[in-house]
Amino acid sequence: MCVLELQGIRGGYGRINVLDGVSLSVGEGEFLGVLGHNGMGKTTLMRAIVGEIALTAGTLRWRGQSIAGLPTHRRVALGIGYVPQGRRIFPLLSVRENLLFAASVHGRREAARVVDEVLADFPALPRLLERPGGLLSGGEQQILALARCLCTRPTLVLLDEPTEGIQPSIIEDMVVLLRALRERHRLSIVLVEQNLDFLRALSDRIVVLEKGRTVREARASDAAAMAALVESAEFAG
Ligand SMILES: Nc1ncnc2c1ncn2[C@@H]1O[C@H](COP(=O)(O)OP(=O)(O)OP(=O)(O)O)[C@@H](O)[C@H]1O
Repeated sequence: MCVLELQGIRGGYGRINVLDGVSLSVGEGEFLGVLGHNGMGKTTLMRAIVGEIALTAGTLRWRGQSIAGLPTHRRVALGIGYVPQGRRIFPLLSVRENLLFAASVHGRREAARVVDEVLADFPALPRLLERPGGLLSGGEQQILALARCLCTRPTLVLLDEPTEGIQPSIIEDMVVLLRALRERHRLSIVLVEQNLDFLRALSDRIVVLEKGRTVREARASDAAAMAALVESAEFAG
């Protein structure tokens, strides 16, 4: 069963069209990787799914129902979580306050309990709870952004280039963390990235986005198709 299904979506910024008929689906519990170089529309695709930009054509369905007309907060309430590129941490709020802000979607009483539950999955965070978000390292901010997203209790997580600006050893930790979170919470995940090794380490399936269209696709279980996709991606890069 598909949790998310996009068909022929188009959209962009004013007269600038970026998404040029993107179609893709995400299965229950699936980890979908979206590979694309700079400017191919990866962030725009994420923003269209969460409702930060409006579609000009196509359909967007969540568990079979159209969500194209819903505002972002309603999509979050349905279970769509978003970790944006650049992380968007509130720099002057403490780590705890960043988490409480997201968890407040469950009401003020519940928020503290949800934050405690989420922290159990992130051993790096408890010692940082009172530190302003802006003083964390890039890697710590990325972990915080992921934890903050989980505070809304999503069943689908959209991750936009989490490895950007992060050192290799932390990227390896991120692979381990994402695998564990996926397993523990039975998450569906869409990861958009330029880092092919990171995508391959995590994804059940990879689609390639070029100029606002999905142009190729391969399953991790199909070694020949994946090798062809990698070769074409490396050639293009
Ligand atoms: N707010 C905006 N207004 C106008 N054009 C924009 C805006 N944001 C992005 N664009 C343009 O849309 C196109 C796709 O951008 P997008 O950020 O979706 O690409 P991307 O694949 O995420 O790239 P990157 O890997 O560099 O983040 C680019 O040409 C970009 O310049």
